[in-house]
This record gives sequence, C-alpha cells and structure tokens, in this order.
Amino acid sequence: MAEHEDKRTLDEVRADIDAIDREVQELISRRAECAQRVAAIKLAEVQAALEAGEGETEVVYYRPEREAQVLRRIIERNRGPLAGETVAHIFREVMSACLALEKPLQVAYLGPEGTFTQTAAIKHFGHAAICVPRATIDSVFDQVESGECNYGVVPVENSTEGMVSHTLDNFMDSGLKIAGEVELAIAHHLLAAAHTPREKITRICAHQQALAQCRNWLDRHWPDIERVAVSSNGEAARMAAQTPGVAAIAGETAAELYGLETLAEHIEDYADNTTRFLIIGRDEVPPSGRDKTSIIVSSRNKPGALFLLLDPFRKAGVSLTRIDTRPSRTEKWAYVFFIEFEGHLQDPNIAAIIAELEEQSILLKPLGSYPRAVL
Ligand SMILES: O=C(O)C(=O)C[C@]1(C(=O)O)C=C[C@@H](O)C=C1
Repeated sequence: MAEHEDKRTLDEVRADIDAIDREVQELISRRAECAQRVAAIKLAEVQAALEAGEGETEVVYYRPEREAQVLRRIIERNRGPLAGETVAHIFREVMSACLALEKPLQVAYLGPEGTFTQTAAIKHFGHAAICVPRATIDSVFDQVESGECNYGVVPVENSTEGMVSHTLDNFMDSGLKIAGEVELAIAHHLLAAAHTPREKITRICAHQQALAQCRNWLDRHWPDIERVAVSSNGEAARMAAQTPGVAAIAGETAAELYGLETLAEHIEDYADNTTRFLIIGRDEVPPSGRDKTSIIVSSRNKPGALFLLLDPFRKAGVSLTRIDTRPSRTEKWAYVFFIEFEGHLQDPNIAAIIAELEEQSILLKPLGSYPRAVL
C-alpha cells in the first residue's frame, strides 16, 4: 500500500487527467512555437551568410545530432511509470510534427509501401515526414543525390544474413553521407489472400533475404513448394493479394496494407532477427556526444595489409563496431573494407586515426559520422 493512499474517485481522477491534458497541450503548442522561431533563426543565418558571400546556401532544418540528444535526455530523466523508450517514442512524434512546421521532410525509402524499410523510416523520422517509396536501393540514392528528397533510408545489414552488399556498393560511387542508423526487430509472417486454402498455395514469394531468414522453417513446413525471390517483401505481399496461389513472407505492416491473412506468425529462424538501416543525406552531421563513423578503405596488396589498417584503432583504444569486405571492382582480387567504429570524425583521436590510415591506404573515403541509434 502506498504511503499516501490515493482516495480520489473515478470522476476526480478523470478531472485531473483533463486538467493535465490541457497543460500538456498548451506546452506542446509552446514547443511548436519555439520550433517556428528556430526555423526563422536558421533562415536568417543562411540569408546573412549568402549576403556575405560565404558558408551555407541551403537551410538545414533537420538536425539529427540535436534530435538524438533530446531523445537520450528524455530516456535518462524518465521517472516512470512509463518506460523510457515509450516516452521517447511520444517525443519522437512531437519533434517530427515540430520539424514539419519548420519544413516537411521528404524521405525516400526502399519500397513499395509495406516494407520494413518504410517502418524503419517512420521509426526514425516520425509520422510527419513524407515518405516516398522507391523501387530500388539505387533509386533511393538517386533521389537524395538529385535533391528530390532530403534523406533516404536503406537496409545495410541483417543479424542472420549479414550485409546488404548493394547498399555498400552504392556508397563506393556516391558522395552522400550517412546521417543516422535505425535498428528494427524483424518478424516475418506467412501471408495469403483471405480464405486461401493451404492446398491452393503453389508459390511462396519474398525478398531473398526473407527467404534466407526463414529457410529452416520453410524446409520443415513447406518443403516442396516453389520459393520465388522478388524485389521486396512489400512486392511479395502485393502479389499475394492479387495473384491466386501466391503466399508471401512479409511483416505486419504489409499484411495490414494489403488485407492479407496470417497463415503462420514469427517464422524467422532466429528469434532476435534484427535489421539495421542507414539514413543517407547530403550534409555532414556534427557530433552528438555518442556517435559512430563509417569509412571505406582499401590497402595496397601486401603482407599484413589488413593488420596495418586495423592497428591504429587498437593503439587508440577505439572499438570497431563492424568490418566488411567487398571486391574493389577496379582490380581483380583487390578488396575494399567497410569499417565502422565508435567516435566522430571531428574527435581529435579519430582525426589522428584517419590521418594514419591515409598513409597506409590507396583509397580512404569517410562516409560520415552520425548519432548512435537511440530508439
Ligand atoms: O533544434 C532545432 O534545430 C530544431 O529545429 C528543433 C527540433 C525540435 O523540435 O526539437 C526540430 C527539428 C530538428 O531536427 C531538431 C530539433
């Protein structure tokens, strides 16, 4: 029993809730007015710089480092009874709406609608962002490069299946920067059009990564059925809705979007199946205090080359969070490494590592520093 027992009646508690809602709403309005003021200040700064013939020519409304700091602080000071993440999700939406008042963000993502990448885009930017589906990873990059969209969201690695090589290959030729990361727990379901009997199903369609992530389950439950790799899980769901005999592997969003029935839930082979997505943009992101950096680096083909690339990190005590290899495409049997590590390019110890790597490598391309995922 609590020390001060709450003796309020139902009507009294509801009256309290009404009064609190009024206050919360007033505070949200004041917060939104602050965001409008921030937008005016940003615009004035760019105009002044333009007149002085220096600096930025484009107003950057979205500030990933600031958003990460705001969300981290909300989680740190949360006193319950709601979980820190729950409260942060609410503030995620408040900030998303405030940013839309400044300037609505256009975000390209690997579509069609209903893909996990769309869910990742909404998780990162909130519901006020305008999310634009693109058919391929290449065209997400194109949309951001051409300026038609402010940011893009692409998958980069899965905890069961490893890296999405197409995304990494795009970075080799692109001038875009990584502006953030999102992690999403991936639950796959077997879906079909309503009232489809099992014996009528002749094909199971899904993105090749989803087929791979559910391989054991499919071998056990549908060993003889044809498995067809299609461009995305969203596309598979669309096919299942329109083509008799087709079942799809996809997530809940796709099931809802295309009105599909769930034949089996959680068919992924590994329970903590997680996909990581990257946010790509045209600008570099200032430090948020807890950042990651990604680089592409290629060394001369000589003994101990990989050791020499990694040794500067060991000496500086900087943790690597990922390392991947891709063929260089310019030279047979030469490789480039994608390396991710903790810290920001503006940190003096990271700048020193980069300077040392420049001496060891034939190619070094920083892909950007960005806040570690908060949600
Ligand atoms: O602080 C800013 O620069 C703002 O624009 C305000 C705000 C916010 O609502 O807190 C909105 C959008 C930015 O991405 C970051 C934060």
